Amino acid sequence: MLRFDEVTLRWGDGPVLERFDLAVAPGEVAVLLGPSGCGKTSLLRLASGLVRPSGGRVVNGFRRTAVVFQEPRLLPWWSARDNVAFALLAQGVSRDAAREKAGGLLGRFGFSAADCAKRPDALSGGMQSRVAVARALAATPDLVLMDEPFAALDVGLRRDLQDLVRGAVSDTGLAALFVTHDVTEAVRLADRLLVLSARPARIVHDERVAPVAEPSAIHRAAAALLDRPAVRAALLGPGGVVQSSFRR
Ligand SMILES: Nc1ncnc2c1ncn2[C@@H]1O[C@H](COP(=O)(O)OP(=O)(O)OP(=O)(O)O)[C@@H](O)[C@H]1O
Repeated sequence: MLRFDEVTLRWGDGPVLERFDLAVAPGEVAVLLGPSGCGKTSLLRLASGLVRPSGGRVVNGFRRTAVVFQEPRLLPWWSARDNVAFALLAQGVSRDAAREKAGGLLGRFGFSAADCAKRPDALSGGMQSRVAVARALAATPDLVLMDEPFAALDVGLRRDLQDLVRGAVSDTGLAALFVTHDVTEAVRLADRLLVLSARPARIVHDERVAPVAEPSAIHRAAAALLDRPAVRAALLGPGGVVQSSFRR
């Protein structure tokens, strides 16, 4: 369980969070939507321990937490395989075993042996994002924190990567806290949809849902979410940004 108990976070210019409560259970994919600047990234940074709260407490009871950022952040002088193997070496896995497991994981993500040997600058943006997700999953986390990891990708690639994440969740029972601006991405991935208000962030909508895969159902679920007055006000109010990657 990941818990925020009455968490307050202040920067120099005032509170981002004020007595904020949230719990994410094992196996749950909680997707955070909210207007730009409301504190979504700050929540992930608190969850990962990169930032300490000004008040209250963050309790992360998961065994192992991995983070995927918007930019893949790969080591440029290492191959795709070695970037993924790095996560395993850090756990004490031997070099040969780490490289073998990394190659197997990348293979499941559609990489050929030749692709595995390429350095990041020889990979497309979508392939780099796959490596970043594979690196996070290689460490066999039970919680993954994802900060708009697919925002820079086109619709088709984004959909492939969303499928990879959903597949990993059903294969491993992984929990995720996933930040996105894209309502269709949210309904495609979420077991639980959380919508935040503008800063200081409050939860204005918290709904358990079944992830939706079929395109017209995604469209309907996204429209139904945006039809709720509290969600509309939060996401379409001043400063709110809503994207939709839905295409038939
Ligand atoms: N290190 C920092 N120092 C000072 N202020 C910060 C810092 N990090 C974030 N902030 C401020 O905290 C607020 C929340 O930022 P955060 O990045 O968490 O928002 P967000 O919801 O992720 O935004 P976006 O959707 O645009 O990525 C913003 O007003 C931002 O300027």
